[in-house]
Amino acid sequence: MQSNPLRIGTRGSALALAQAHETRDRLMAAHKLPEEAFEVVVIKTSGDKIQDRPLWEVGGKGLFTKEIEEALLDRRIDIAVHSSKDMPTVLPEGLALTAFLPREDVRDAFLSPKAKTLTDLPQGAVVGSSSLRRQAMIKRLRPDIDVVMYRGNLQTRLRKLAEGEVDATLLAAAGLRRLGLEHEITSLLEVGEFLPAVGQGAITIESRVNDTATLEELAAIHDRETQIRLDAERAFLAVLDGSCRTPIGGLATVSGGMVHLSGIVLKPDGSEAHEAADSGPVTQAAEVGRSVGRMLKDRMGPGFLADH
Ligand SMILES: NCc1[nH]cc(CCC(=O)O)c1CC(=O)O
Repeated sequence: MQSNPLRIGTRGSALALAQAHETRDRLMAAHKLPEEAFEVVVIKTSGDKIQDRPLWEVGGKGLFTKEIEEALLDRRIDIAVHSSKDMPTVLPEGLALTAFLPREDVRDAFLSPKAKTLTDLPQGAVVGSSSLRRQAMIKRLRPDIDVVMYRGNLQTRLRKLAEGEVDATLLAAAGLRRLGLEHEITSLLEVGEFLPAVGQGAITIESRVNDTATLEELAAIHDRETQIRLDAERAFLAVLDGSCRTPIGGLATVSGGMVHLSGIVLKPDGSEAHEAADSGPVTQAAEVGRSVGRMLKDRMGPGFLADH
């Protein structure tokens, strides 16, 4: 059997811990194991030390995974729990995303004490967000809005909003739900006009590809439909991924044995956007993703990514 206890690696943020605990609870239920069969190991990552600059400026997604992946490869932990959204498209040799939990709400949430929706915000309102995608999508819908840098943990962001430092902010509905902060949501942005980030709302588990005992244990909590959607979305992202400085949105859905993917790339100021979509059988999910990625690459033309 498995190394006992099963060591679950996670970052120390409130959201990361909630996700690690959800994973542990699902494993406990699926295998009828007591809490003592698991150990949650908190790992500090380079990304956790950076509070004042947007992620894309300091080196992107890998910053939150490097130390955790080292712990996996050194066998100090057996599995790592992550937000799929934060995972780079290329993982270290020997590691893979070996399970996905059933996906939560994929939508972005609008939070504001001043307006019910993005559209209702007054002319020239200030919205806090450090996500390039959200910034570009907001500017596309509302060029008059001033989007300002906004990092820090969730509690800090909610406090800044309450204190009036910004008029509104956007956060993933899934993260707020997992933290029991759903009541903070003013309204939800529908995916038709505001495509989420690739992987948004999906918890994934990374582990060693040759650790069969762990893979067997994970199979009991794995959600196949989420995997198909993420296969399509991540293959799409991999085609476009040249830089984490490009605002990209993408969402796959599954129905009747088919996977459908919609994708968008935007200029950071929202002045230009290209959209594409494709479908195919669920067995071809990654190919559907690549197809949409290639379509967008063609539509963007060579200058699109280079001139900002
Ligand atoms: N980049 C931070 C991050 N990574 C995952 C989530 C939310 C949870 C999820 O999307 O699964 C968040 C916060 C946010 O975007 O509001």
